[in-house]
Amino acid sequence: QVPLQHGAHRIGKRTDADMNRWRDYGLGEFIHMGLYSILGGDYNSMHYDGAAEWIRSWNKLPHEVYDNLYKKFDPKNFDPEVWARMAKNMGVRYVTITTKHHDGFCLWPSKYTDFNITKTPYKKDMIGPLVKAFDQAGIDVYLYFSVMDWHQADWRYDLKTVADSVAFNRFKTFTKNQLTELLTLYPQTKGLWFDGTWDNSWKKSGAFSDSLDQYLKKIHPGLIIGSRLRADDYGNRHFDANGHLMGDYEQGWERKIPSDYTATRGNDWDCIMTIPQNGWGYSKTWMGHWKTPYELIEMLAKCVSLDGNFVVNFGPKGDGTFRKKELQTADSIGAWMKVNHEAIYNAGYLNWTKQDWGYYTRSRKDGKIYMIVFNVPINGALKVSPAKKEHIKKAYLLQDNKTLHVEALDGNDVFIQLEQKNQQEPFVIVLETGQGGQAVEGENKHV
Ligand SMILES: C[C@@H]1N[C@@H](C(=O)NCc2ccccc2)[C@H](O)[C@@H]1O
Repeated sequence: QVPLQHGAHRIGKRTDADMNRWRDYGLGEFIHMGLYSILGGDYNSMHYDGAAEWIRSWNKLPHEVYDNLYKKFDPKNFDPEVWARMAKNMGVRYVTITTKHHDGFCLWPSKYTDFNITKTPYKKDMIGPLVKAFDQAGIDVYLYFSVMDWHQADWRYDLKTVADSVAFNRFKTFTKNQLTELLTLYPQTKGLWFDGTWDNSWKKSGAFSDSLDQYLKKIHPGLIIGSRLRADDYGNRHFDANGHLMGDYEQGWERKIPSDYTATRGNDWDCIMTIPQNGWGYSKTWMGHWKTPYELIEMLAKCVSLDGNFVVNFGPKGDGTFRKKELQTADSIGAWMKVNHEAIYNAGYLNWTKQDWGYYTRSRKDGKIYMIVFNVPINGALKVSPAKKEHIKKAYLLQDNKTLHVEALDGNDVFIQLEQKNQQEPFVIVLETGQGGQAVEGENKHV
């Protein structure tokens, strides 16, 4: 064990009510809105093929052109109720909204920089109305905040000179002031989603990141902060020099999902995912593959089966509306969730052997076991190998309570026989288990 001042202060999961609520969300939504939403990935009829919210870093776009976009920022068709209703219909239980991305533009009336929404034609605060609308819809709100801030003269990528450190100390104070302002203005906020903390300047600020984390939790008890905020005494991020997670959940799964339970190291975690291959802010032309609702539902099932949450990102247009494809995606996921949410909400990992047909989840409320089926084998027989001493008593379809035939195999293995294979959608089978004797008789008992 390496002695650390600014490593993990807690080993293992947070188990308070706020974190238990976070753990049970299952499905979330991310929203990226900012000046980049105006350009939609294009400039001077050229398309930037990087992530649309990074267009300011494109050498074809002068910084001063980008930084003057605030003069055009006017989401005329923005309606927070519409955003909240869309999220509700999709079945998300938490939403993370960008307050300030790497470009430094603030969607709230910050008194620490003029580079904020009050200086735009739109003038009004967007964060307040969004927090209120989502809160009223019963959706928990988290605020995305980028530490890296390209607009601030005191931002530094690295600390090479004394002058760098003097400037960066001013920047740290600015950062702490803005975060205090956000938690004071929007007390309903359940957590902060930090980004832009991978540069050396921040890696060398482990002590500050530790004190900032503690300060924010002191002024806002219960606040949830992931592992992307802190660095330890040696600049390690997410996991300290002793391999312990620094943060309330692992926040490294950006556009990727753990391969298996071992890869989660038994921590809380969530995966944030773009619908296009990459790109979080609105992009007029989505390059490459556009994930279907089916693919997103499979990712959701996989995340929940590995004790994580799955968060789908949406990038509204500069006028404050969502593109049709995103609305349709939210709708399709919502329709599936309406029927199958029992297998997603308050559910998590089950230590049974993973089978090819899909994913198990187990309810943290009543221990009920769910099979989320994506791949039906040609013979329609779904193999289930329960853990030792667990026996399948009954199997039925969640959507219509139809009991399915269960055939006993060796030990406590069974086949669950599907009649017909005309499922077009992923579906859920509920398993009732018990200890002791096999409830279901094998057809061909071999004596
Ligand atoms: C949530 C996303 N994070 C921002 C980003 O810069 N990601 C690039 C990145 C991804 C993983 C490690 C370091 C940097 C993207 O612009 C989105 O805001």
